[in-house]
Amino acid sequence: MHSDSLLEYVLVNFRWVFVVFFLLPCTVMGKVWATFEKNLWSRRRLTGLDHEKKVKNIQCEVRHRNVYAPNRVMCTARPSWRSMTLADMTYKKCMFNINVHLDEMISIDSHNQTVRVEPSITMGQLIPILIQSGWTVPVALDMEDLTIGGLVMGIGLESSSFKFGLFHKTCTRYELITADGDLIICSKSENPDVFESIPFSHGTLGFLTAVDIRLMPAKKYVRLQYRPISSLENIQSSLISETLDTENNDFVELLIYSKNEAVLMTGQMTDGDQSTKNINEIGRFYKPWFFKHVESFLLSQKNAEEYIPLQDYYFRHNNSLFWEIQDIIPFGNHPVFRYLLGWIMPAKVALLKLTQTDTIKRLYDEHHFIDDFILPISCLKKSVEKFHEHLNIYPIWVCPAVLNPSHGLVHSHASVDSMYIDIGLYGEPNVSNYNSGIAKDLELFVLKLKGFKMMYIGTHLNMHEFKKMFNHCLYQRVRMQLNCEYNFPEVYDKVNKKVRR
Ligand SMILES: Cc1cc2nc3c(=O)[nH]c(=O)nc-3n(C[C@H](O)[C@H](O)[C@H](O)COP(=O)(O)OP(=O)(O)OC[C@H]3O[C@@H](n4cnc5c(N)ncnc54)[C@H](O)[C@@H]3O)c2cc1C
Ligand SMILES: NC(=O)C1=CN([C@@H]2O[C@H](COP(=O)(O)OP(=O)(O)OC[C@H]3O[C@@H](n4cnc5c(N)ncnc54)[C@H](OP(=O)(O)O)[C@@H]3O)[C@@H](O)[C@H]2O)C=CC1
Ligand SMILES: CC(C)=CCC[C@@H](C)[C@H]1CC[C@@]2(C)C3=C(CC[C@]12C)[C@@]1(C)CC[C@H](O)C(C)(C)[C@@H]1CC3
Repeated sequence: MHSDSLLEYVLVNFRWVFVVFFLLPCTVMGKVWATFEKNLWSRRRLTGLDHEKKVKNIQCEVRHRNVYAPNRVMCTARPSWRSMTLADMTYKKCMFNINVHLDEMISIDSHNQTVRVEPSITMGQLIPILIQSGWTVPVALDMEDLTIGGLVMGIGLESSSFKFGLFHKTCTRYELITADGDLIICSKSENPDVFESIPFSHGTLGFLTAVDIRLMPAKKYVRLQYRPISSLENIQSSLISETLDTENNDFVELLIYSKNEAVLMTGQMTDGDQSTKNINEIGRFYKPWFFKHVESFLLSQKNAEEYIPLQDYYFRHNNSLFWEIQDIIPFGNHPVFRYLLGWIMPAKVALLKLTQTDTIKRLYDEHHFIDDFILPISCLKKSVEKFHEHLNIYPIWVCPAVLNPSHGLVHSHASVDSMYIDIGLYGEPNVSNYNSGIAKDLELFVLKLKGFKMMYIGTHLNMHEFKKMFNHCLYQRVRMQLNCEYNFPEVYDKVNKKVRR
């Protein structure tokens, strides 16, 4: 066998060998390096001045492009392999790349309870700093590598979104560099139209350089209740009633394990007291994958309650990349593996992406389904039945989120706040007639139910359908106002499947 094809064969069939013996050690070395760099070399704390200098450099880059390459529309220079997407963002190759890699926390304003951060800071960097200072954010995302900029410019939601909405709803101010190289501030009172249009605009109105996020006091634990439920009717009605109970619940999440079986989780942030028992530090390296732990309550058919340290709770799906890591390291949840090598998990998504071959990509394309659909909560039963018929993938992640009737791209279709659910389907379809063409049918199904879809995978919808799903009226007006037409692409030109391969 030719040496290239041998390597390909090993990478496809024994990806775990490569991941366990090469990528995991690389990830550890990366972590050691990052700690070393932060602690020894970059002792300086960021001051407002440092941030201003970096912003000026970006403004210069934009103005430089305006003189020397006005024909090429702009996007960020963040390489595709670093981003939390499955496919390559091929549009980056023909656009003018501006380096906006600003990744520090700027300041905490305890009086107004906000934190100002640069956009490339990740959840994994931000949350530990905040928790150490006694704070947290209302919507803390579950994967460490997600960036604040990506969550504002895309969308983000979590198990607290039934109370606080999508991630951007907790942001109070953005700093944006426009196509002309000017720096503008956007908030509810300053440039309110731009403020409303930025979420989901995927960097097509300007470059974010700072974001203010609301803070709330952190507590030590999440008291989490697990409740196994059977039958889709019961699952839907129980979920609806828990999302209405915003007094008692801080977190609501559902994992569906088969067409008629699910575990509903509700949680409260608490400091506990001296009598607090049942503390489960699920973030410890030897602990089972979270979705397997939750499944154990379904198997035993018992309600249960545990106290989980706050940070462990936030990143509960990080170690197992929801359930995607089981396809890469099939024995990753075996106790022997966990005790021996669990401490170097998880593999860095960026490294996994950087080293995936074309064959792996093709195999994922043809035999794997990954997507998130956002639908009105009343459509849960109908949607799960549809997804069961066409995909039959379990577990299914269900996360409720309240949407407001704004003029932004993503909004509630009713004239009042309405409860939606994110339905996440990740895995290998178990139906005999599966083909990747089904993805478009499912998007149309969601469009018909007045739902949305996340764009980290891209979309098969055409421009007309896409505009029906996301309200473009205000967005178009703001694009005119900010002179975006020949300087930034339209959102659709960044998220359609032709440019995400
Ligand atoms: C195998 C490997 C794995 C790695 N894994 C990780 C990882 O998991 N996590 C991690 O954080 N880092 C990782 N790194 C390090 C990472 O590659 C670099 O640290 C990172 O890319 C540096 O980014 P930067 O923003 O400093 O920009 P640069 O690397 O300087 O630039 C990024 C891009 O921007 C373009 N660019 C720069 N300036 C301009 C300009 N003025 N105008 C237009 N375009 C411009 C460049 O052409 C380049 O394409 C890894 C590196 C390697 C080799
Ligand atoms: N729980 C959740 O809610 C999860 C959400 N996601 C999705 O992942 C994505 C976030 O991943 P992440 O890797 O952080 O981000 P990405 O690198 O994927 O960026 C997402 C978009 O935001 C734009 N963007 C990012 N930073 C800036 C900036 N400073 N200025 C202007 N535009 C910017 C990018 O523009 P450009 O194309 O120019 O680079 C890109 O279009 C989101 O789309 C989110 O929906 C994924 C997993 C979980
Ligand atoms: C709204 C929510 C909660 C979304 C969760 C999305 C995750 C399940 C996605 C985000 C990034 C993601 C697409 C990824 C992958 C699986 C699904 C992930 C983790 C994997 C690891 C699958 C294997 C691939 O070869 C590769 C390594 C490129 C990707 C990387 C990104």
